[in-house]
Amino acid sequence: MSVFAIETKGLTKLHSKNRGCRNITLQVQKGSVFGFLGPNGAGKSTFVRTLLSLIHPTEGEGYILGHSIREIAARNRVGYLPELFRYPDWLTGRQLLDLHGDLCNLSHRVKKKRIDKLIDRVGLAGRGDEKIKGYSKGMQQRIGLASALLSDPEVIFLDEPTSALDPIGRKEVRDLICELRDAGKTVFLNSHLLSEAETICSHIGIINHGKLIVQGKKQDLSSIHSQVLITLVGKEEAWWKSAPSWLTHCEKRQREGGRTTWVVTLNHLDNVPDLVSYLAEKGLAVYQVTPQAPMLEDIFMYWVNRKGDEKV
Ligand SMILES: Nc1ncnc2c1ncn2[C@@H]1O[C@H](COP(=O)(O)OP(=O)(O)OP(=O)(O)O)[C@@H](O)[C@H]1O
Repeated sequence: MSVFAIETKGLTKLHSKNRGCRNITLQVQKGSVFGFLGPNGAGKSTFVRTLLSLIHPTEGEGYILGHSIREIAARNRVGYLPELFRYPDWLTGRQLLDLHGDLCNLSHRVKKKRIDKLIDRVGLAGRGDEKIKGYSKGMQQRIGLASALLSDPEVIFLDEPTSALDPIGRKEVRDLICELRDAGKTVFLNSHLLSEAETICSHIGIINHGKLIVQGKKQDLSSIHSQVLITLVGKEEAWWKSAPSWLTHCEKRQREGGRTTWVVTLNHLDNVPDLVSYLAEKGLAVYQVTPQAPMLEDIFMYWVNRKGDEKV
């Protein structure tokens, strides 16, 4: 039996002009929260829709809970919240869930119990009997989330699940994802909101221009490079341009009272003395050098700006 909830081998879906996702080989462990991150248009939704057989692969294979995505069995224990959700707005929230419950073959008793619980859980208590027509965008996304969870799926695909939600709603969805994880479910989260993925994802895959650039445990991706925060005073014009290859990335953070703070990515923390000597040679006064654990945003920028298809 497969240890992976999701596995793909060279999965490719090309739309016109060769846009989409190509040659994606990844594994998602059961019980993990996998953040699939990438800029707009990177191919995240295309990948998920291909996995769910909403569109057909151009090439390659995919498996959900050990079943090929070409078989219906692959979709038996799956929940999905699409990015562009749109529900029949003449139904009430409860009627929509009722309909989905029937499509999932739930018994009347189980359906009623789950619907009551989910309406409450997604923050729609007291609004379930109103027509979707009168729901705000955020409320529609909430009812979509309830619908994705109705069949009590093992694997849940959430495509930008908080795009229409306010900060409170975002926190509620984060908590819900953690609950699902604690209940042993696998969550595949498509997102370009890195703060969302930062706190909840155990594993990360980064996609750009349709290609998977890197995948792995979040902490492994964090330790692949070493970042330091440096504060400098002096003539700074493009000081990094002639830096040796151990300096891989550099970004200005803030300027205050004649001092500028930069985030510098080094090959290794052993390069800190080299960095200080180099800055001194350039006539820059170093006021602070602080090694720091990179935020997900730094990891993301590092991989998206880097060339090659490495894996950790
Ligand atoms: N049905 C389609 N026909 C033609 N091109 C498409 C189609 N769907 C997506 N694309 C193109 O494929 C690329 C990937 O789109 P996709 O929606 O998968 O990206 P995404 O990473 O989910 O983006 P976002 O974060 O903006 O939602 C884009 O260039 C997009 O224009």
